[in-house]
Amino acid sequence: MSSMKRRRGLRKDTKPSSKGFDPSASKTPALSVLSDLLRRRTVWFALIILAAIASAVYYDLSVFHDEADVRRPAFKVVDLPGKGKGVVALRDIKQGELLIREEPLFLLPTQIQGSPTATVHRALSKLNPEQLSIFHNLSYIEPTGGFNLEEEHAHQVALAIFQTNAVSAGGASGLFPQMARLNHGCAGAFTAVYSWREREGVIVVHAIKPIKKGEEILTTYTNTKKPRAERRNFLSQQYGFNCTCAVCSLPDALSRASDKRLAHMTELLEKLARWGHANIDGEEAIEVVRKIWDVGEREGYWSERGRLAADATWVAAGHSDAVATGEWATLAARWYGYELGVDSTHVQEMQQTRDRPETHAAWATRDSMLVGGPGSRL
Ligand SMILES: C[S@@+](CC[C@H](N)C(=O)[O-])C[C@H]1O[C@@H](n2cnc3c(N)ncnc32)[C@H](O)[C@@H]1O
Repeated sequence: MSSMKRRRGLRKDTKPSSKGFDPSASKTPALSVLSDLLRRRTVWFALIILAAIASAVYYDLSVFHDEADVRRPAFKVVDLPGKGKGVVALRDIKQGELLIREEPLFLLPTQIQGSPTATVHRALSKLNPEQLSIFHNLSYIEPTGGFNLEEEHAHQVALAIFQTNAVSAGGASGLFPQMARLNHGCAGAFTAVYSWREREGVIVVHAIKPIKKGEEILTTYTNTKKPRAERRNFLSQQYGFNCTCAVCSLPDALSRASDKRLAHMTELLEKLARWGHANIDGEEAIEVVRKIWDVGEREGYWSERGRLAADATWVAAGHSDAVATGEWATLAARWYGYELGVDSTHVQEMQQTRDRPETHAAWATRDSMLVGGPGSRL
């Protein structure tokens, strides 16, 4: 109590007088030393240097901050109305960012010989209790027609879990519990793509578009270049849900326009394949690639651009157009980097072609021709 009184008294004493505030009158010895220093040019010079160092350190820290951002968890698994669980971004995610890298709980051959329930049961018998609990926590849809009353129910549920969640992993099907929580989106609605790395024995999932904090991260379960009705039918039969993603929820007229663009992309891809049989020439093939890119842009369909640019690289190399080969390979490396990872073999191959176009496997397999590069637009 008494010390509070003392502080109040002190504040009163240092208040400016009603005659006006004289800064020098209230200056402490330390402040007067400082004001003397500020009058010297060398001190100003030192201050400018210090400010430059501080801004460099700030810049450096902001770079670290970006890296630290990438190290912060990118997503969490949450309950989503009507979808069971799903994956939501905890922060802004950059295009090309690695979201998941995981080994399978187990792999099974794509074509199972004998009883599928017994095969899944055998695979489960090799898991430890923690892995088993992870497996049994995954969602499943009951097969159409329900479970078979003659087989053990638990075994059928295990098979249903596998069928609902497994994805293709090279020549096999694998169960990857983290990525299994990703829900589906069609065409322009999915933002993440998974790819199997045979040599490493892992699946990697990359963000193919920038994803905003709070947004649900979606992958795709099917070839979403099919029309809405066909996509919905497939998803309902195989995965037991009625797709209401941003593309499937478009009003009818816009949905028809989207279906048209997707069908056009498929036609153009078929046309591009005709270059392989020499039914179209290099220049035309490159024009087709540009058109596919443009339609994809209008549809928001950014997946497979690495492969598309790699196809154009193949055409340009076939016709010995070194400049175009290098440019398409650069573009392919960039988009493969987003979709498959900058450390993927696809990126490495395209970087090698970019640096030495004549090493490409298709080099000079066709007549020489200037086919043209991607230009600044792509
Ligand atoms: C691989 S799991 C995805 C994660 C799952 N939602 C969960 O709770 O674990 C596939 C199942 O998720 C649900 N699902 C996936 N995408 C969906 C979507 N767009 N709308 C509604 N349900 C969806 C379906 O039940 C589907 O069978």
